Amino acid sequence: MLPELTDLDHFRSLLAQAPAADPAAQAAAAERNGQLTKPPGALARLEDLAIWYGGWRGTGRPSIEKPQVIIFAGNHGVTAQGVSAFPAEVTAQMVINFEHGGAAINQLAKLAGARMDVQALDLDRPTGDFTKGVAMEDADLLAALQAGWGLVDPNADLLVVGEMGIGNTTPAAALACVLFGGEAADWTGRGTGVDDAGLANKTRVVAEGVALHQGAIKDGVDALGCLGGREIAAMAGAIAAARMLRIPVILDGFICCAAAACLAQSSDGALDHCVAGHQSAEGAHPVLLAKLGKEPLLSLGLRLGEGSGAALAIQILKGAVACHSGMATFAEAGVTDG
Ligand SMILES: Cc1cc2ncn([C@H]3O[C@H](COP(=O)(O)O)[C@@H](O)[C@H]3O)c2cc1C
Ligand SMILES: O=C(O)c1cccnc1
Repeated sequence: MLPELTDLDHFRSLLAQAPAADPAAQAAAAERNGQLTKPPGALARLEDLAIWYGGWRGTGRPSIEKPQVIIFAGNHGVTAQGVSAFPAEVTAQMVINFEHGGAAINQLAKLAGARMDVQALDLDRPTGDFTKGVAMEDADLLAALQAGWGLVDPNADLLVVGEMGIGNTTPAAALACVLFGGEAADWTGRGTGVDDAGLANKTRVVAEGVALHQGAIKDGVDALGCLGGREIAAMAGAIAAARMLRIPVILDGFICCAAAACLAQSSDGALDHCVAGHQSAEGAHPVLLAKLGKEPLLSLGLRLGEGSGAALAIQILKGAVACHSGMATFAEAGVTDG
């Protein structure tokens, strides 16, 4: 069991001591990979994925039995500035849809054999509008981090975190901008589909938020409080918890990657237990993935969020691990090695 987070510095210090993958297990997985009945390298990235996965799970012959998908929902004060093509009440309506099994993520999680949890975070209390003040005070941020931190099943062997929060591509863009620099326009995209005037307005909002807060932001945790959102912080908390538990994570789209980026700032290798599930259609997602040093597994032009692209990618990882652990070696099969 993981300890409860007592304060933000406690979270920071846990991140700084996060465990690494098991090098012996990784070496054993690499050795096994070299003996399987295929030309060397023929399964390409699937081979790398299986070796990476085995290293984190501490075994040279892993399996994926218990994937977990967690969807966090939050509302954003910044929606008052007209940054989304949809009204804020859709967040709560979609939570009910998730609970009834009617959303895209329900279908994809089920197909991947994943348990799915939905956690709505104070939907009737939107975060502060970050163009006017902080999105979350420390206590609020801590509660959101803890919500994610505490929801990861210690027995899960793979984690996908997804989000629902009308307006949340705006805080995601602001986080990326403050963490990686550049102009607001470089990071601001169309989200649910704002028109050109909407995009210009959204870019202004991101620029104002970054200008107001950047002087107060020393690290990713500060950034989450000033510019983030509850579901974004909860995703960061869950990704961090997975690291402590050596549970590999598949990252989803732009918003999920912005949450992860807040952890990446805390220490080198903080996202070594994560792979990028897909590249979304949000304009800045490829740049964000490049900043995180992650190559997406899929690129289908999705622009949904909800963990949908990552949930789909569970099946790629399952394929990698199934081949790695299920295939015969040359010796076992009596196949002549080259
Ligand atoms: C019906 C519906 C379902 C969704 N599921 C995810 N999102 C996605 O769209 C939102 C982000 O886009 P923006 O920043 O433009 O509001 C988030 O809720 C995200 O999860 C949805 C959006 C809608 C409308
Ligand atoms: O990249 C994403 O995950 C995304 C893009 C648009 C809207 N919602 C999510």
